[in-house]
Amino acid sequence: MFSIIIDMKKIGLLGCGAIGTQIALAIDSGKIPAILTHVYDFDRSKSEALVSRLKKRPQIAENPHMLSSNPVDIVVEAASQDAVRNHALSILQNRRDLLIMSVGALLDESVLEILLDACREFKRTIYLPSGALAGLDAIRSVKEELESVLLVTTKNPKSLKGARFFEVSKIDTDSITTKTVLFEGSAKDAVNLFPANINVAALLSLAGLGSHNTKVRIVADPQTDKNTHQVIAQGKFGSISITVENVPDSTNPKTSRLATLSAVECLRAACSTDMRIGS
Ligand SMILES: NC(=O)C1=CN([C@@H]2O[C@H](COP(=O)(O)OP(=O)(O)OC[C@H]3O[C@@H](n4cnc5c(N)ncnc54)[C@H](OP(=O)(O)O)[C@@H]3O)[C@@H](O)[C@H]2O)C=CC1
Ligand SMILES: O=C([O-])CC(=O)C(=O)O
Repeated sequence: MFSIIIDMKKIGLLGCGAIGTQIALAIDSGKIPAILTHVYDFDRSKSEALVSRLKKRPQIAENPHMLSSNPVDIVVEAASQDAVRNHALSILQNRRDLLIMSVGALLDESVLEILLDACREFKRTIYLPSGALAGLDAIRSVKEELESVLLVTTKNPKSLKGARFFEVSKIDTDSITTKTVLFEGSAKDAVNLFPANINVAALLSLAGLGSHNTKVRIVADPQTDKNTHQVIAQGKFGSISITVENVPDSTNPKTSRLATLSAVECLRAACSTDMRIGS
């Protein structure tokens, strides 16, 4: 038993919101075989609220750098694209692995290149969970034969509220009364305009045709209570059509329950020595 605890990976958590909370609870319950040693959030009261729910209490780091300057094995980012831009490199330089949820930040080619170079130099791994999407394994497998990839995302306007898109377009989410196509374009532009809503487009781009050739349509539907993502891909291999109808997280409607469950499963696998399923 003692040696199992010694061997367990130590986790630092950046972001104590919807996803961070569920990851912390999954570690605390033993579902993820790891030890949560440090947490950090902009808002200390969110860190405190999370820590108070845990049986095994981690330390609240004074600043984000303290997460990776402590001897953790994996830092879990469940915060924002800015958090990735500002902290990912130093986490890797401190020789910690990194699980990233705010994948949209990686569509900036210079950010991606620097982080991949750091992975090679410091022999570290960046984990990108499948998030709110299904089928990334298949897209990765057929990458060389892909000819087109389209992501159609449909959410209730409430789940899109606050996106940069609404500052640019002047459309008000409250005025959307019928199903409306808000955006059609590249994954690159989608991630810029909807940074907290469409990280899945970044995942799909990185797995397949890249952010300029992956097409995205974002639909606001006031009648839906789901976050629906449909992937339609074609190529020499045949075609793929996958739809996930996600229940939104109870604390953050922008985020799907599947995104949280996928983060938990990805971290569980990273902390385990067992069978790996899927390509
Ligand atoms: N890959 C995928 O498929 C998915 C990715 N996501 C992304 O995952 C991330 C987490 O999602 P979720 O948990 O739902 O978000 P929440 O908003 O519920 O929680 C994020 C928390 O992190 C805090 N935070 C933001 N930036 C920083 C920072 N630089 N340093 C410290 N704390 C910070 C936020 O504070 P404050 O509220 O003050 O900003 C908030 O408390 C988001 O970027 C989201 O867009 C979400 C769903 C799917
Ligand atoms: O959770 C979702 O449905 C998708 C999401 O927010 C994202 O990709 O950023």
